[in-house]
Amino acid sequence: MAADRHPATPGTGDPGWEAAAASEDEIPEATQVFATALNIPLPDLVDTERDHPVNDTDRFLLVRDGARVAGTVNSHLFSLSVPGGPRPAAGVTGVGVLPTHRRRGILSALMRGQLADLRRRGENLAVLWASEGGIYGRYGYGRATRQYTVTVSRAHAALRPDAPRDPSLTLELAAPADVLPDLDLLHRAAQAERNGGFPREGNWWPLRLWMLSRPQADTSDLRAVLVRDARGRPVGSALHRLTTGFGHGGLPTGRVTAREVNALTPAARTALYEYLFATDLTVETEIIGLPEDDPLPALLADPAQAVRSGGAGLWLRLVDVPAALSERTYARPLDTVIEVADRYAPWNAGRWHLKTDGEDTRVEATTADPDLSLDAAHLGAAHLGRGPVTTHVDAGTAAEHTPGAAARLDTALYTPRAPRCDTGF
Ligand SMILES: CC(=O)SCCNC(=O)CCNC(=O)[C@H](O)C(C)(C)COP(=O)(O)OP(=O)(O)OC[C@H]1O[C@@H](n2cnc3c(N)ncnc32)[C@H](O)[C@@H]1OP(=O)(O)O
Repeated sequence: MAADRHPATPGTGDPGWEAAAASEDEIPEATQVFATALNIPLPDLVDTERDHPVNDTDRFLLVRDGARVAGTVNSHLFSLSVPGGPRPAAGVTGVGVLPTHRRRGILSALMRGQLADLRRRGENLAVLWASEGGIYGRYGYGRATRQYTVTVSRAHAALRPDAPRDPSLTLELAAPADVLPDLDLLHRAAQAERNGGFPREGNWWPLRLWMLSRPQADTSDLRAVLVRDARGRPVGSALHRLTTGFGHGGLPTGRVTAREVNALTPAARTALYEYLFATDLTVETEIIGLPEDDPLPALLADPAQAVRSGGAGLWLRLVDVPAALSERTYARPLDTVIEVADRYAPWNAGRWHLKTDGEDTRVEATTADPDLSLDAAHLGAAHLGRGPVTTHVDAGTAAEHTPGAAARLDTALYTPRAPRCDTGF
C-alpha cells in the first residue's frame, strides 16, 4: 500500500523493503541482529534461545539489505486465555532493526509481512510486550492489560484484622526448581481465573526461572514460598528475591522483590502477603506485575499504603477482526455495526455487523451505517475487557455515531477480573 511506504533517509533512496521467511542457516545472524538492536551481549540471548522450547524457525521473518540481515521479527504460538476460553495467539518477539538501518521503514515492512503470515496460519490474535509503548499502536496493537508494581513499606504493612487467616496453613521455603509441579498447578489455576496469560508448557518454566534468577549485586537467589493446607496440598505460592543493604548508622535498607503471588483461597493470599511483608532486615516489599484489581489494597489496614507504579502491559492485536470477535464470548447481548480502520491488515478495514447473544456470535461484512468508527488498535486494547472504547471516543480518536454505542460495546466486552500476563517473552 502506497500510504504505508515510509520515506527513506534523505539521499539513501527507498529500497522498498520486503519481509521474507528466514532460512535455518540465517537464524544465528538474525539472533545477532536482535542482540545488537537491543544493546545486549549475544550470550544473554543465546542462552535464552538455546533453552527455548518453541523457537520455531519457520516463524522468523527477516528484511535483508543485499546479503545481510537488517531487521528481524519472530513469534511463538501460545494458547492465550481470552473471554470464552484459550485461543491460539502469536506471541510476537525478536523485533530488531540494525542501528545503521533505522527509520527507513524496515519495522513497518516486518509488521506488515508478519500480519499476513499470521493470517495465513489462522492465528487470529497477536500479543507482545513492547520495549517502548510508542511503537506498536500504529501497527494496530492496543495495550490490553495494565500491570503494576506495588510497593508497601514494612512500617505500614499491617493487614486488616478481619483479613481471612487459617491457622492450619503452613509455609515452606524452597528453590523454585524443586517445587515446580506445585508452582505450575497454582499458575494454571491463576491463568483460569484471568484472561491475558498462557500456561507455561514445554520449557517456559525453566526459561522463566532462568530469567528471574540472573545474578544481581547484593541480591539473594530466587526463592519460592509455598502455602500448604492441613493435608499438605499447595494452595498458594510466590517467587521472591531479597536485596541486602545498610544505610546510615548501619540501619538495614533491604527490600523484598516478589512476583507471581498465586493463591487458591483468600486465606492463602493473606498468608503470602503477611510473609512477604515481614522479612527481617528489609524496609519494604515490592510486588511486580499485579493486575489493576489485585485484592492487596483491600487487605491492607490502610489501602493508601499500597503505592502503585508502572502500568505497562501486554499489547494485543486482532489479526483477523471478524474471526477474533467471533471466537470470544460477551458479557451482554450486542447488535452493532463497527467501522474499522486498519492500515497494516487491510483485510480488516471496513464495516462489520457484530451480533451476539453472549455465547454465539456472528460477525459479517456490511454496508449498513456504522454505530462506531475506530482503529484496529482500539479493538485490540478492548479485547480482554478492560480497555474501554469510550475512552477513545472521549479522546476524539474514535467516533460514536449512535449515542451510547461505545458504552454498549464496552459493557459487552467487559470481564469481571482485570486481565494479566505474567510471562515475558
Ligand atoms: C516485541 C519486541 O520484540 S519489543 C523489542 C523492540 N525492539 C527494540 O526496541 C530494539 C531497538 N529498536 C529497533 O530495533 C528499531 O528502532 C525499531 C524496531 C523499534 C524500529 O525499527 P525501524 O525500522 O527504525 O522502524 P520504521 O522505520 O519502520 O518506523 C516505523 C514507524 O515507527 C516509528 N518508530 C520507530 N521506532 C520508534 C520508537 N522507538 N518509538 C516510537 N516510534 C518509533 C517511526 O518513527 C515510524 O513512524 P511513522 O509510521 O509515523 O513514520
